[in-house]
Amino acid sequence: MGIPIIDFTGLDLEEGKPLGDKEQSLINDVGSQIVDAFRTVGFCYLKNHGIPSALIEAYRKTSRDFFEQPVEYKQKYARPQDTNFGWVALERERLSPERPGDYKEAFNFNPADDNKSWPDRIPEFQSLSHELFQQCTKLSFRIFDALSTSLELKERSFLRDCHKNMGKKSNATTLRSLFYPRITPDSNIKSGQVRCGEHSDYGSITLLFQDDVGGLEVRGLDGIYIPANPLPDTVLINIGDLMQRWTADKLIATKHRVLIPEEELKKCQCRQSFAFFVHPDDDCTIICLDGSNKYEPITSKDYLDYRFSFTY
Ligand SMILES: O=C(O)CCC(=O)C(=O)O
Ligand SMILES: [Fe+2]
Repeated sequence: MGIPIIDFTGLDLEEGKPLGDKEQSLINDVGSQIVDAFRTVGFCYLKNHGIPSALIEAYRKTSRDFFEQPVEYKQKYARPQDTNFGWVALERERLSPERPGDYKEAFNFNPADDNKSWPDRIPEFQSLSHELFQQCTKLSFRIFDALSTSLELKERSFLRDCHKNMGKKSNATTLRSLFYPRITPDSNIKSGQVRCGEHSDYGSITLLFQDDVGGLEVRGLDGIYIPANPLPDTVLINIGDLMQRWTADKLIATKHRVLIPEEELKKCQCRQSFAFFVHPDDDCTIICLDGSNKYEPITSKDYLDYRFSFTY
């Protein structure tokens, strides 16, 4: 089964406003398409998602200007362990414990941690990061409204309300710009090393914006990885482990990865993507939504701390 493309046109329903019949049937329909995707392949593409492509392109270009700076410069903006702001060096993370460090760099951003200095050579980085964070927050809320509806939660705003502090100190949601350098003979790729090791995401949902280089693969139910090819003007969405736990395994946090390309032509291209990792508010208690108590209640913060302890 491939990854479905879901049209999000018309799904910008005002918070708290009672829905007319037409709106209700639209949100039911789109919500059930999303839930079907998350029960099976675990990923879907959203088109007509409303985030301006000019913003996405500007953020991509600006991030790239940063990543192309010398290592000594980027080092000045390295992310301290206890914040969600700054540069993550090549091979610093290993998303699959069986592999060497990922051949990637990243820059993390959470508006609540914006009290550090920004790279002075990259003038628009700060304002574009804020703007994209805000746009992704808005889209996430719209996705949550459709999900809450389709999962038949008490209120349409149920999931939205659990994420009300996105962008504030008490919520771990992060915008992350990823950069996968070109591979040359000097890269000294280690045995088993990849751009991004097999993993599932940690939080509730992830929005992923790819460039046109490709390379992302998603594990199907049969265990075979299939390409999640870049489609223009779409955003890929998937769920993380916390949402799988919350839904008592009704929705699946699918494993995915980015290998080193085999063709020489692809190897010499760098790749960029950005991920918006959405987490519930720190103090939100994750109790199985179906009342099954399949998993013990845990706060969002405790769950994330536990998951992160394996990555670094
Ligand atoms: O770069 C990509 O396409 C995927 C990145 C990813 O899955 C992650 O960072 O969690
Ligand atoms: Fe991921």
